Amino acid sequence: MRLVGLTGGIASGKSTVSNLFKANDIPVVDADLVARDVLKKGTGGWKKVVASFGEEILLANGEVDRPKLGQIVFSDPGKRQLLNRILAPYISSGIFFGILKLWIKGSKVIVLDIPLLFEAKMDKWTKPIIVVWVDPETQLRRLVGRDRTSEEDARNRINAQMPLDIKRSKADIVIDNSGSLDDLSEQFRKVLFQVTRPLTWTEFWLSRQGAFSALASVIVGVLICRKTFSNL
Ligand SMILES: CC(C)(COP(=O)(O)OP(=O)(O)OC[C@H]1O[C@@H](n2cnc3c(N)ncnc32)[C@H](O)[C@@H]1O)[C@@H](O)C(=O)NCCC(=O)NCCS
Ligand SMILES: Nc1ncnc2c1ncn2[C@@H]1O[C@H](COP(=O)(O)OP(=O)(O)OP(=O)(O)O)[C@@H](O)[C@H]1O
Repeated sequence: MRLVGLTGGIASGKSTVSNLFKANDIPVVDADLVARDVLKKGTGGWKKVVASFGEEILLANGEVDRPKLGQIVFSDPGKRQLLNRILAPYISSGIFFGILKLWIKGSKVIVLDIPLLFEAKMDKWTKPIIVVWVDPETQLRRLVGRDRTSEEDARNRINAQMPLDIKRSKADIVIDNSGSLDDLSEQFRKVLFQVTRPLTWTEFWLSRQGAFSALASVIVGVLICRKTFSNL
């Protein structure tokens, strides 16, 4: 099994690239979706977050008011660290179960779309690591355009993450998404080719097919030994 890391900065285009992978039948585990699930009303994550941040972060229906919590944590590094500390174990387990489900289905290549891949030190589990890079002006413009937020709020969100240039220096593959969607598709074709190359032996043994082959070999080996020794 090959676990491909997909990361980048906020609004650099990770979801856009994720969608291209899905359109090419490569499954994606989306950490932002996992993070949403673990903050749903009544879950363990929700209870801990409400206990730490107070009921004023809730909507009338009891769900977390995400824009409000976002404003609090993206303008206060201490509160952001607190939220990260509370949710990190739930998010990691959610990602793990996402991978497990796909492993059981027999997926050989799985993309992990994790915005905080480096910050959360999950990069050691993924190879290759793709960083979707974008120039700072385009990133700010796209973030403000997509989230209809103020420039100040957008800058706070950008500054809450490891600088994109540092992420780029840690990448195995860089996608420069500063251009058009056509430019992105063109780069993506080459990335898809790299990512879907035949599995290495280690990746094969980690896949469901590899694990079953190993198990079958052990069973056959044991049967042969038993037969050989019973004939002595
Ligand atoms: C603060 C929350 C409620 C704001 O929700 P909102 O719907 O406005 O944003 P959304 O979840 O769609 O995130 C948008 C982007 O913000 C960035 N981001 C999210 N959380 C963080 C964080 N803790 N630190 C830095 N950047 C973050 C990511 O690039 C993400 O793609 C939410 O982002 C959250 O629960 N964050 C903590 C969980 C987390 O770490 N998520 C990232 C998954 S690795
Ligand atoms: N090459 C492009 N040209 C024009 N717009 C783009 C391009 N790539 C992405 N966008 C737009 O930029 C915005 C941000 O892209 P996207 O949502 O994919 O980023 P993201 O990295 O997943 O963000 P987040 O970190 O918030 O999850 C979206 O509105 C998207 O449609």
